Amino acid sequence: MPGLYARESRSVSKMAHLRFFPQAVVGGSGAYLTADDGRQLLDFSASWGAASLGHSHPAIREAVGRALSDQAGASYLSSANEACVLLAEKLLSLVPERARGRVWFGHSGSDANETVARIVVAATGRPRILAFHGAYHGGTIGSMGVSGHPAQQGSRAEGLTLVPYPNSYAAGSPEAARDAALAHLERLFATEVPPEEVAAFFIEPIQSDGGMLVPPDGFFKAVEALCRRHGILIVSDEVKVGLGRSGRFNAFEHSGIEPDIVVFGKGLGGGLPISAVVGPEAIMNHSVAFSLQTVHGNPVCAAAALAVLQTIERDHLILNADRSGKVLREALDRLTARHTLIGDVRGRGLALGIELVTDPASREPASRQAALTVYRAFQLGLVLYYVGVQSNVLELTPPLTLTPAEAESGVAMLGQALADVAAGRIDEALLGDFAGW
Ligand SMILES: Cc1ncc(COP(=O)(O)O)c(/C=N/[C@@H]2CCCCNC2=O)c1O
Repeated sequence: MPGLYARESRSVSKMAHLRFFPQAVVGGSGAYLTADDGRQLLDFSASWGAASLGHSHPAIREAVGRALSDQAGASYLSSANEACVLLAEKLLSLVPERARGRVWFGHSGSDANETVARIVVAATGRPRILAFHGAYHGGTIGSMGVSGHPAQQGSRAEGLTLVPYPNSYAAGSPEAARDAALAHLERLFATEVPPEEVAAFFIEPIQSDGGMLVPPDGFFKAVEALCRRHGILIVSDEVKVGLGRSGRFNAFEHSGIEPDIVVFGKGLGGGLPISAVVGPEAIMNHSVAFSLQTVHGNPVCAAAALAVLQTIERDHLILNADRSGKVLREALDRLTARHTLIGDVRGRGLALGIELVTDPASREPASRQAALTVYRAFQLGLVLYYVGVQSNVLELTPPLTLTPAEAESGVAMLGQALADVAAGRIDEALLGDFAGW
């Protein structure tokens, strides 16, 4: 095992470990990480989507340097600061009219979703929350409480009801998936859950950790109509697939809906910790001192986020996500023709998932093969991880700056990894210390 990784095991807790192979990095630039053994690793994960502009982006370096050269404190709890005001004004301009009220800043998608879960109940007086099976809204008690991912080690909130997310691959068609999921919701409101008791419905416009599930056409439009009919707030969790990654600024735009509350995180800070909740004033100003941590609204992280949004606009990174996403998708479709392990390729823009199955007919999850594939890819110089409620969906969330050439290079390495796994050339003992999810 490389030196730095071994040293880490003698000093750093494993509580945050979600490890798939002995990745240890000492630097990075653009879409590449520098491993501690000197290898250049093409990063198809971008640290689970957080490094939205890749690594060491000059716009972020410059913004952070400037913010630190004349630091306006470290928090917005008891002082306004210019960076947060500018960022809030920018985010308000990027959400639908319904959500264009006020902005709350946090550190992570978790604390943002936890805050939303608390404030919607407090502000509406409704005790229930809806969310999807397989949803990952965070790793804190309150955000896990409104999640539905089976890998999470925490309890669900008392007022939470989970419903099926439409899975077109499993159902055999988008239409079958959509109709079954909508019928379930209608039945739920008619028999178990009084809709007038539901404060909010947490949705992922593409369900990422649950398996990069793309909602069928018309599904969220029908959900929106149902929520409007019963006065249920729609919360779009854009933490992983938002900010241009899907090929639209907000991923919910693909479904043609207008959520009431929009949650940003991960890529918002370009690798620095900042999240945001954007919602109606009546909700967002319901209480003061309701959700706060000391360095929330940190002006340095807010400056980084402003630089991210400006760079996404200036460098047309939404268009790049669409174009490089198409190159990536086409290369993966060519790979599908050569590898029976690949059951499905899905996603939008640079949010893609590759479901691995032991048999295309049965669609049996190939979880072990997924673990071996990402390990082999790492050996070949490509970083990607897997998601899915069965841990069998390779997740591709590369930097929004990914070039077509980098896309092709990564897929070539992935193809080699799949071939090596399919041929039984990878020793399963390698997975010993790497439990993944
Ligand atoms: C749609 C969505 N919403 C909220 C979150 C929580 O964000 P944080 O991990 O920044 O608290 C996440 C985080 N997702 C996990 C983070 C843990 C490692 C597994 N992969 C993820 O992307 C998310 O995907």
